[in-house]
Amino acid sequence: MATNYDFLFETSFEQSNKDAKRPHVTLTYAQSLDGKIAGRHGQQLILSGAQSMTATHILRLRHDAILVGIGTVLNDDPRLTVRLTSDDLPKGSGPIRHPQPIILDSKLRFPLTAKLLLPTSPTKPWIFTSPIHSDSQKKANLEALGAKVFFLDLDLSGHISLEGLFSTLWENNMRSVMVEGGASVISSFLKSGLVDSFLLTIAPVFVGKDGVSAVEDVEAAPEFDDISYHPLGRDTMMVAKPRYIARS
Ligand SMILES: NC(=O)C1=CN([C@@H]2O[C@H](COP(=O)(O)OP(=O)(O)OC[C@H]3O[C@@H](n4cnc5c(N)ncnc54)[C@H](O)[C@@H]3O)[C@@H](O)[C@H]2O)C=CC1
Ligand SMILES: Nc1nc(O)c(N)c(N[C@@H]2O[C@H](COP(=O)(O)O)[C@@H](O)[C@H]2O)n1
Repeated sequence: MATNYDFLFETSFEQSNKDAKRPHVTLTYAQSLDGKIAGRHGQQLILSGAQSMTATHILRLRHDAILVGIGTVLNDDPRLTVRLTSDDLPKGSGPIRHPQPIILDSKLRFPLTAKLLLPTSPTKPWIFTSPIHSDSQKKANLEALGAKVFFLDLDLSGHISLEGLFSTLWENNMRSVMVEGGASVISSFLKSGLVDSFLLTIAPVFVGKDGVSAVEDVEAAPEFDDISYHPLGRDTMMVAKPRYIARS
């Protein structure tokens, strides 16, 4: 039976609150049955099977921007492009457009040798860093390779402020952002109250206690509404809308 990806084209990834002046935020990642997103010492794992990987690429296609933390860049050296065939898309779909890669990099550690900076990379990254740790030579070297470096304030935990990030993305015409990870970024977004859509790939494997947990601290995590589950080969994708409970 052919895999049905219609739910990914039928889901809206637009900001419903037009006064919000921030992009629609989709949080999506792949985890094992024991809640791990990577192996020992962060070893990159291919948890998604072929069908759920296609689903991830459809999600990339449907968003203006794709965001990961610098930990993921250093560990995985990702491309963050859309890799689909015309068979994966509804008839009459236009040409493939790649999302704008966004990297949260508080200390400007982004490697000059990253795949995202290769001449073959279709969309060069926007790197968000802090003026406190700015190194003007590193910034110049990154920009010479096509990256754009933005300076933003840090929040109380020493991370890039997500509110500041969203204003800058909005001002630069980014109306939807897909957050892929890794662990620290997933936790920050879950805690932030700023996630509009949550799409989780669950792969039928156990990684074990040495793996990297998707979420360490669930204290500030949301509950969920509008939940649906979609079989994708051997995997399942959960789709839901986070609901944040007011805490005193
Ligand atoms: N299975 C999956 O779907 C995915 C798995 N991964 C895995 O995740 C691991 C990487 O995760 P982490 O080491 O936690 O790195 P990460 O990718 O979450 O980056 C964390 C770093 O981002 C920077 N940062 C700046 N602002 C931040 C903010 N507001 N919130 C959080 N971080 C901010 C900080 O320097 C922080 O150290 C790798 O092992 C990778 O393979 C990554 C993406 C998806
Ligand atoms: N959907 C999904 N399933 C997995 O099993 C994964 N390991 C990931 N990882 C994410 O994809 C990035 C690699 O992207 P490219 O193939 O290089 O474009 C990786 O860095 C994680 O963000 N995702």
